[in-house]
Amino acid sequence: MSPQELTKQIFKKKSFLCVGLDVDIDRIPTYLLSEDDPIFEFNKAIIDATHKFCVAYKPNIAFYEANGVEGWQALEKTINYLHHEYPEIYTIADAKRGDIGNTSRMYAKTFLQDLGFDSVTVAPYMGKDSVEPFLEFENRQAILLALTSNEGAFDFQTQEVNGEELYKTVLKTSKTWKNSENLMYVVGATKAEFLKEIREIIPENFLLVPGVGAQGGKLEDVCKYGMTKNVGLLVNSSRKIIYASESSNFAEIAGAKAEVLQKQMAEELNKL
Ligand SMILES: O=C(O)c1cc(=O)[nH]c(=O)n1[C@@H]1O[C@H](COP(=O)(O)O)[C@@H](O)[C@H]1O
Repeated sequence: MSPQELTKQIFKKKSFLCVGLDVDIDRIPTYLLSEDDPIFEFNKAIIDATHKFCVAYKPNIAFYEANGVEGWQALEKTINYLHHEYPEIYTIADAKRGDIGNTSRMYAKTFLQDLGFDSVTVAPYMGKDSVEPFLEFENRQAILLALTSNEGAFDFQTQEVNGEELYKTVLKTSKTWKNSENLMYVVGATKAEFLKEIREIIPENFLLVPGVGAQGGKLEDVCKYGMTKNVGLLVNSSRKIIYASESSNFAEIAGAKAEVLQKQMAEELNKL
């Protein structure tokens, strides 16, 4: 999907919510465990209940890989279900990949071509040749980790190298790479105060902003500093939505949680 189409969906649905499908088999309602594919059944119920309130889903690949072959099958069924039932939804494979070019090409093929995700999260640490293979696909994006939501972000990302914080160097240098128009960036909601300076470097690109809800980031702050006239934001929430309830109506309650965020987002969009 192109960023323009994503923006259209955001205005149509009055939402820039991304629901994170970080599905931990130990946290899903126990009655689902008797199903052939409990992870897929959980995802299907969550997607059916939340799709009206969000524009994107982000399965975190770690949670699928942790279940071996069955996990990969659940992932494949989930992305196929989204493509078939809700083709207007933007999809993110949260895989945080990146390796020498030859290897990155295989990661890019897996997520952007074979599984057909719209985008994949990528670590910038190995530089240009590790990221460019993800940028070669039309209407597909690489979402580069710029300033992450966790405490460890201060270990390297905000450290000064040659008089500039490393995450700023990542932003500026990545703009010089081939097909850089296919880049989006991760900025944690817990670092909202950095967004003003980030927007001075990348005024237009979409930002994936995780960390509202369970990690304590505030939607209002993210919007205040990070929103552009074309919105330019996808705000992710995972645990606060998908594990809102362990009862048999877990999906309905997840839908209600997503709706609360969507309503707040609609208010923010009204300010534009
Ligand atoms: O790339 C990400 O999505 C990501 C980057 C980051 O800086 N912080 C972060 O929490 N994430 C992911 O966003 C999701 C956050 O989940 P919740 O804290 O449960 O909403 C998880 O899948 C994380 O792996």
